[in-house]
Amino acid sequence: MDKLIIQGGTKLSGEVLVSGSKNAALPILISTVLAPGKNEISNVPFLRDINTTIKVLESLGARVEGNGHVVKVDTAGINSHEATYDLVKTMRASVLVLGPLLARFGKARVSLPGGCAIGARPINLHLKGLQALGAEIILEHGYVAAKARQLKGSRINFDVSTVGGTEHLMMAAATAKGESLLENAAREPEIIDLARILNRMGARIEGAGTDTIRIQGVAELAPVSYEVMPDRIEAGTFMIAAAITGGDIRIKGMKLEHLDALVFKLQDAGVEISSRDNVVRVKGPRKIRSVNIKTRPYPGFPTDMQAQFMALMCKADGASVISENIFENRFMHVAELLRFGADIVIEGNVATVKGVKKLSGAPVMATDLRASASLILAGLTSDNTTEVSRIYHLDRGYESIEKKLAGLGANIVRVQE
Ligand SMILES: CC(=O)N[C@H]1[C@@H](OP(=O)(O)OP(=O)(O)OC[C@H]2O[C@@H](n3ccc(=O)[nH]c3=O)[C@H](O)[C@@H]2O)O[C@H](CO)[C@@H](O)[C@@H]1O
Ligand SMILES: C=C(OP(=O)(O)O)C(=O)O
Repeated sequence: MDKLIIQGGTKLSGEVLVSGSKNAALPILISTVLAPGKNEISNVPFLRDINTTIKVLESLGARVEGNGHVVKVDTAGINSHEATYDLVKTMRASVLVLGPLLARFGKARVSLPGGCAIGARPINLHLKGLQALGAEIILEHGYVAAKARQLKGSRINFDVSTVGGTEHLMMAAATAKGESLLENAAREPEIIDLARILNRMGARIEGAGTDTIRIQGVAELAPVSYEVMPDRIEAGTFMIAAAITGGDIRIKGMKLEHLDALVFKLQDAGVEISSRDNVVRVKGPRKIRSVNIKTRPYPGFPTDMQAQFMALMCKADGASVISENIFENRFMHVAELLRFGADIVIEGNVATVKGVKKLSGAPVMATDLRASASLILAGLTSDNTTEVSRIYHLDRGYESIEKKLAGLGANIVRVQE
């Protein structure tokens, strides 16, 4: 197993390029199931989760050719309607194949994803939505078996804002008969990206990015070429890397408008952010001011940036209150941040972080994807050496993060344990 060794203390400088979005690429690759034939998806990040998605598609009978960041998926020959536990357990987004398989073949059998480190993460709203579209759903032996001769448009009102649920239902409704209305839909930019590729395939989806999405079902979708949007969470992580090291970096290929909530909070903390010709410059302050955050569905502060922001607040002047409102168990980085000498107290879903003058490098263990990023950030600003183990979590969602950080001057290497 690999681990990362970080010698902290370098102010980051220089330029870094953001990769394609993991959270957009996963449903986009899965959406090709709906469009039989040769699809070409570009700006796909090199990640373990992408490999898992490719394996899921291949296991269904699709032919996938990866050429750098361009992935060609020929879905004409799909002949299996089942995604097994082995594949779904390693990446919960693979459960999104259920709707497209059902829509195209009238049947599907997909493993339930189960709980994961950051929370229980049920898919009840996905299933309720599919039932509203006319699917018959049975849960058996840890699998969801679904069938429907023809999905029918329906009005679906989500109890809570769900990104995966909205994406799943948007795909399933694209070829349902008649009109569907998704109310209290999630508004994340990745949902707009998915709607865009579906529309390019011939779907008729309006309102993605708002809380009401209207879908006029069409008879069939056709294969396309499509470029995935940039990864806003990777970009946000680099912004915090600049801030926490008091560095001055330029980030290329990101969309600053996807990160408004983070940008406002970073500016409150004293970070200077400017944008010119699609390059975002981020300059860390000499003294970081403490800021409170509450995670919320988009356009609120993203839960996927909470751990990284907490690392920043560990070095702030004053106390910061961080409320996690999306996932019930997304404070696992706290125990590890304490090992750097951070001062954090958790009460329920609220963490109070009192900034300390310095963090001190330590051996730490990554517990989930964004937690791993927060430990790297803490390591970059700590005295001495930090060793981050279990970085396979990191490889799920950050493309070559140690190389990109080293390119900004960080002293970070990957070694085999
Ligand atoms: C691959 C991908 O895009 N992952 C993102 C997606 O995850 P994901 O789509 O799994 O997250 P959701 O938006 O669905 O979850 C939001 C909340 O709704 C709850 N819920 C969800 C579905 C459901 O059927 N029932 C239910 O109760 C969840 O437990 C959670 O409390 O959005 C999350 C929230 O922005 C991000 O952290 C993840 O990075
Ligand atoms: C939690 C995340 O991903 P996933 O939904 O794939 O677990 C994430 O991207 O931070």
